[in-house]
Amino acid sequence: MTTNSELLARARVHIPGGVNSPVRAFNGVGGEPLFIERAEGSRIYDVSGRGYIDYVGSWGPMIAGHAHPDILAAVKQAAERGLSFGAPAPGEVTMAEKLCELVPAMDMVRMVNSGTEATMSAVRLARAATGRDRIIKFEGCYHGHADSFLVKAGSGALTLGVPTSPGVPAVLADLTLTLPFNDAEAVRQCLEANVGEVAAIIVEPVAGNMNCIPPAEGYLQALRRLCDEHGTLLIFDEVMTGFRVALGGAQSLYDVVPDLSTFGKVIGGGMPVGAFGGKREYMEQVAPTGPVYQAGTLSGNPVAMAAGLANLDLISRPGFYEDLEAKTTMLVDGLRDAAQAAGVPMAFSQVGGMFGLFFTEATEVTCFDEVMACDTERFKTLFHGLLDAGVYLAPSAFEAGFVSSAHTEDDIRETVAAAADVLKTF
Ligand SMILES: Cc1ncc(COP(=O)(O)O)c(C=O)c1O
Ligand SMILES: N[C@H](C=O)CCC(=O)O
Repeated sequence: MTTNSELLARARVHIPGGVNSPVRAFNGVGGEPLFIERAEGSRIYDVSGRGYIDYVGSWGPMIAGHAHPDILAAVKQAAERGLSFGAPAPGEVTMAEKLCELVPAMDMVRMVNSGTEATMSAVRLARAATGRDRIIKFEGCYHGHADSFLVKAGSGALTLGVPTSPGVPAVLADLTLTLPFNDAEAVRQCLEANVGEVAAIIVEPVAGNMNCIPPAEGYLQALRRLCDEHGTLLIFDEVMTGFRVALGGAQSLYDVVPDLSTFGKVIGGGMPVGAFGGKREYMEQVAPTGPVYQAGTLSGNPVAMAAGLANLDLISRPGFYEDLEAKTTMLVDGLRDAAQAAGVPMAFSQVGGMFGLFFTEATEVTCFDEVMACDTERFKTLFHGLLDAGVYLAPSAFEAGFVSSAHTEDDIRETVAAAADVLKTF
């Protein structure tokens, strides 16, 4: 049998860092990344066959658990009809209809292959529609790895300590104005200092790439108001929050209508998928109806559409989100009690099936500076203690956690008991 260490050594020869996405490398926590051989329900299994209760869920898509039989059946059926046609196919139409039904802010949608493609394309469209070049994003928010977004970015960029990446041309980075999350006054001042120049504000409505930070009360509404006042488009990047925090995404939960929305993760059911959409007046500017170029060899892939549609069916069932939220609450409450019992100061956050845990004396964490003030050494100890006990958290203090409908109450009790054991040693 090939061991984890052998695989890692081989991987490092031909893959930078041995991984195909940096945050997987365990740089944020130390130690060797686990090579996963299979996954089922709430668990992933490493190459030695050891199982772990998984709170990463492939970074969000596996909201109904791993290897769900309905999704597998849909994928198998679609694959048997052909893997890719490079021509329109019925599944894309059903997907577009379903997304526009679930997200009333979207009249039209374009399928792409990743969240990065979705956000990059949405910004291009916003720039074209407004005739302006600047965008506003928020510190610690991550919108994928397109050049305009790798300025004070979250997720793996933050874990690696390179929130602003080399290779991004300064002239482009200068067009990205970065402000603190949850501070509407900073946005007002910035828009007033750049009148007629800001094409779009792009925001993760719940920040999930610097741990998990919900929007302050009224914050998203204030962004909407400010965008209207300044002729700036509001883009909700719902690649993570879309269908994770509610059916209809964060925009339905907080009742704010963005001009453009981006999706990924859950709408692909584990296959590589993204989407951007919005009002007809904007989306009709996308090629071929309009001049804003956007394309993709595999976009709308029939197997990916089948997986995504099967996932959307599962999450549309009555009671799905109530159950998901109840499980997430059970987990967060259990962890909070364990921290209190151990006398370890911690703060927690939760929105729908997303959660965050912070080692801090503060009662809540609301922005990037406060995240950076948290104790990452303590996170590392908790991470490795849990891993030893068979629980897999994201290998970074800057990522949100995800619960799936496949997690059982026993899984959660086991997780909380394991966390309590680790926290007692602090
Ligand atoms: C909010 C958000 N936007 C965009 C992306 C980019 O998506 P992808 O990794 O599929 O390119 C991610 C995740 O990586 C994300 O969490
Ligand atoms: N935080 C990222 C997505 O939401 C993590 C995925 C990755 O970069 O590999």
